[in-house]
Amino acid sequence: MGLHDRNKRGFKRLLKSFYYATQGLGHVFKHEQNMNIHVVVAALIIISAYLLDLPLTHWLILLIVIAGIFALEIMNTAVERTVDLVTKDYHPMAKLAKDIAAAAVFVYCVFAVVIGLIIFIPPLLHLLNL
Ligand SMILES: Nc1ncnc2c1ncn2[C@@H]1O[C@H](COP(=O)(O)OP(=O)(O)OP(=O)(O)O)[C@@H](O)[C@H]1O
Repeated sequence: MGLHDRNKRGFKRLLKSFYYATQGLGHVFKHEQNMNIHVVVAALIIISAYLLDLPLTHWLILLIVIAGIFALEIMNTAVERTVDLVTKDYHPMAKLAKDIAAAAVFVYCVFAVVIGLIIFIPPLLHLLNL
């Protein structure tokens, strides 16, 4: 959005925002390998949830967790690009900023795995008659 557009309101501005957001999303998919891994894992989770006929509440929890991971990975990429914009040199603060942003994704992923195990283990045991 051009600087002169900042004060404009309405549908056109909303559409432009969506357009720029899709550009950002495209960049993340193109340049971040982790994002592609998240997408593959999310697809496997959704297929498994369908095959195991999980209840609606579990579907909703899984979708929220998946959306959270995608959003965090996107924000992590935004932090990386911002740091790279500020400095190309090695700087302890640049390292901290990138490492902390990556830590946010890592912590969320750990909890996502725990949530996944809690949701998937009971129906899998049932399926195996255990
Ligand atoms: N300018 C910098 N100063 C100090 N350390 C940095 C700097 N840039 C990156 N690092 C360190 O290198 C790590 C990897 O940085 P990089 O920018 O390559 O991100 P990445 O996690 O590999 O993401 P991607 O390769 O997907 O962009 C960072 O987590 C950080 O520890």
